[in-house]
Amino acid sequence: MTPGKKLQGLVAATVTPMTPDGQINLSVIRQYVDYLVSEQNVKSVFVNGTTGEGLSLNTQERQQLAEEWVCQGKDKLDHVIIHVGALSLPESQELARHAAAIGASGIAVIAPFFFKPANKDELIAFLQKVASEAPAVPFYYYHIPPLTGVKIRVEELLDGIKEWIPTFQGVKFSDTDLLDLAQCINKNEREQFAFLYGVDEQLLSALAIGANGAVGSTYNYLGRKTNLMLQAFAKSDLALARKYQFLTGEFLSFVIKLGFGVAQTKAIMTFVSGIPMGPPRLPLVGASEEFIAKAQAKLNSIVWPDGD
Ligand SMILES: CC(=O)N[C@@H]([C@@H](O)[C@H](O)[C@H](O)CO)[C@@H](O)CC(=O)C(=O)O
Repeated sequence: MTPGKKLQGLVAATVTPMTPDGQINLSVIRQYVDYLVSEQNVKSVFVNGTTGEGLSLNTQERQQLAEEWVCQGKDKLDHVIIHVGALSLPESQELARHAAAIGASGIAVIAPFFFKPANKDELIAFLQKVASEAPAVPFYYYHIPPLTGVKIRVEELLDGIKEWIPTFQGVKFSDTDLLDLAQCINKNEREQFAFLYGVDEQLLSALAIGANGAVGSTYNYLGRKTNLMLQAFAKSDLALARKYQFLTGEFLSFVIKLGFGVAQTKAIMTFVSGIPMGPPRLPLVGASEEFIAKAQAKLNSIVWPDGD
């Protein structure tokens, strides 16, 4: 791992491998790390987030996963970011202390979403209490209003945030409100925050307004293709970048119509990588055989600009 290196480029929001009977399966994480690096050219991970079913795991499971990712990623990955958000503040603080102790590259926190913060001050108070438990670890706010229902604008949240959270480094922005993202980027140029976009099907639009990279589920299996999009964008070859975005969009729009979420991501990742990711945990239920067959056929039918 590379301490001090800015978080940018693609970050895979990892799934949590599980055994057929629903226990976390740490034994495949080494293979998972190797697969991301060698097959997808993805060298950063976001662990225990939405895709990782972090909020469906208990504290011990979250800590074991964090440890395994940090251990296996130590000499191979650039960043291992651990999501430590929870509904309970002490639980989130415990996870933050643990992430610091094991040497995670960063921590991220989602807004509590049962009793919700009513305004910016309440949200910052919660985030601050977690961040202060890991005073030497870069801190990221994880904004995902479609799932949390917490719609406090990030532009507002960032105003003066360093006074409260000196370790604040950036935002994982999983929302379609690109005006909010644009204002965040525009107003925080001096701060050098990282803005990582989390709606994979719209990443190119976020890059155009200055996002530094992305955290998402599809970079587990479309990381190599999306990296080619990032390269085309960096070379100002917008026509090529669009082709990649349109094709990932074509796949996602196809699977979204069939019903797409974490369970389906686990199934896709299993057939693409060959690593058994197992079932999701209830209340999520596994992808159907029909979904798997259709998704596999669709993915195989796509002709990418690099000829694959
Ligand atoms: C709602 C949701 O799960 N969003 C995903 C996206 O990567 C999403 O799967 C993708 O854009 C396809 O819609 C990520 O933003 C979630 C994420 O990064 C995480 O697992 O923490």
